[in-house]
Amino acid sequence: MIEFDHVHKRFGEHVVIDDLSLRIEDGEFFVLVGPSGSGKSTLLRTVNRLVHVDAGCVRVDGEDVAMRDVEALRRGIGYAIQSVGLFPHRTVAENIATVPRLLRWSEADIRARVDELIELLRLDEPGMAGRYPHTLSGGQQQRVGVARALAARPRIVLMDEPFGALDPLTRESLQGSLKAIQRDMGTTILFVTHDMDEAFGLGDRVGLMLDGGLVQVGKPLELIHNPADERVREFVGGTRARLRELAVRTVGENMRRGESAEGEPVEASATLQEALGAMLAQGRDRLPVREHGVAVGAIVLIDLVARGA
Ligand SMILES: Nc1ncnc2c1ncn2[C@@H]1O[C@H](COP(=O)(O)OP(=O)(O)OP(=O)(O)O)[C@@H](O)[C@H]1O
Repeated sequence: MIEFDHVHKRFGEHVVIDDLSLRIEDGEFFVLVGPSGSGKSTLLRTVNRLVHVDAGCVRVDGEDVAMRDVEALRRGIGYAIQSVGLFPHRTVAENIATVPRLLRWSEADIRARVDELIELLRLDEPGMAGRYPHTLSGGQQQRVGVARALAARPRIVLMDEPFGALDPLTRESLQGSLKAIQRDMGTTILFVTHDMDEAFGLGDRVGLMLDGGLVQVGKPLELIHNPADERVREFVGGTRARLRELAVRTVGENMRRGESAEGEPVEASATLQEALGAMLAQGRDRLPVREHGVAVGAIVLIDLVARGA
């Protein structure tokens, strides 16, 4: 659990975080979203004490981080940032193994964990473990950065635009991997982005930050349906909010169970946005839905259009 309790931070005269309180539960994927300069990174960095608060308190598992030994605190919290920060003279395997090595894991455990992460993050090109960062693509480097942050199975991971500067396809695939890993491991993730689609796609809850304060905290659909004020409505996307909603809702919860349809099936776990894409690609206004390999119903275009109207 991460708690921000009336946190204040200023740089000189500039108030960057203004009396902010927030509680992030164990196993939650929490996304801080907001425009550049709103204070997201600063807030995230108070958790691993890269930034010291001027007033208030940040607690991890109930303990004030200011009271913790800073090295031990950071070893227990994964941290991934956009610029990646891989060690250039260490191989992929050595980079990933950084924290397990500090924690004095056995060589066999380290090797097994590195192999596991290389597979989980789909870094499994031949010889990947022995390669150096400069021989990797930007997307591969970011995967290694994420693998390194997850290596010692930290219960808490801080991620600051870890998928920035990636092409949309790579980004989407990494988001999917991260969400699956987070669910499997029950990791608590605090993730910073200025991309609303990324925030809504990943977050169990999203906090919209403006000028050093949280304007609204809630589930993605709560921000779409009940924006706290005009600023939230505008940030969530006004008319584009409906499209965002399609990216958050799944086929399974919107299909007509038991009905049938012609065409290539879509998975019940797919988003409505993916279903819409499949309908457009196939030129059909209804498609069969499959779950665990079995046809379970149909998804119908008119239901998507009517939703939220
Ligand atoms: N070390 C520092 N010294 C002085 N000012 C700082 C420092 N770090 C951050 N700031 C200022 O604090 C404000 C908030 O910065 P922060 O990086 O937290 O915003 P952000 O919401 O994460 O933005 P971005 O999305 O651009 O990273 C900015 O005006 C920034 O210039």
